[in-house]
Amino acid sequence: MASADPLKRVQLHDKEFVPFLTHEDIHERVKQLGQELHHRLAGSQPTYLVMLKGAFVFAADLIRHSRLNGEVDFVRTSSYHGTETEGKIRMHLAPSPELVAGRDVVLIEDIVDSGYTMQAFLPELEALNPKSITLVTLLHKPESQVVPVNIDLVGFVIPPHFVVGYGLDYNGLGRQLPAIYQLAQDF
Ligand SMILES: O=P(O)(O)OC[C@H]1O[C@H](OP(=O)(O)OP(=O)(O)O)[C@H](O)[C@@H]1O
Ligand SMILES: Nc1nc2[nH]cnc2c(=O)[nH]1
Repeated sequence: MASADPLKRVQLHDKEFVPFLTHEDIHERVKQLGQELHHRLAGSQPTYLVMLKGAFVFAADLIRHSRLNGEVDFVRTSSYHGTETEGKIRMHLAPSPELVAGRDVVLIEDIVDSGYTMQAFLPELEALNPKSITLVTLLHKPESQVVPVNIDLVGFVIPPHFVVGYGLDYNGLGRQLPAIYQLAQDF
């Protein structure tokens, strides 16, 4: 895996980020994930369920590389903050039940970090009776994970540092960056 040019740091709000995964690294891996999805779901017309906002860039590339004739739907959640409410999510945009019931669902996430989002969302998705769920995440931070999550496909296993770019933000900024960057103060 090539590392990004260490000279090209980016500033977002008050924080500086250093290159971590190049656009080429990401492109190559997303292509592989798309091919793997094609192989696993050959003959199916899946529903691609995209977790907003962070997964929208990854999903656009993954869906095209998977070359499956499926439909697309979007979900938006946010987590409650505070120790007593951790693990609960607020549903801002729920999946369309008719696009889940009896369908092969490809759930597309940008990152599994603590695991709380998926731990809370997966039972809600299962309650809509999909035929199957394939959870694909571009990034996974196993060292930060607090609760177990069954992930089917992972793009990159990464260390426990905050990352931005390729859809992921820091306080709203950085989603447009083609590469992925890590918080500089962690180094
Ligand atoms: O495993 P966890 O610790 O729960 O973290 C993962 C979640 O965090 C991010 O969403 P975020 O709440 O930042 O919203 P966004 O996608 O709209 O930026 C990401 O898109 C995941 O959904
Ligand atoms: N942008 C961003 N969002 C996250 N949500 C959970 N972990 C992360 C992370 O490392 N970066």
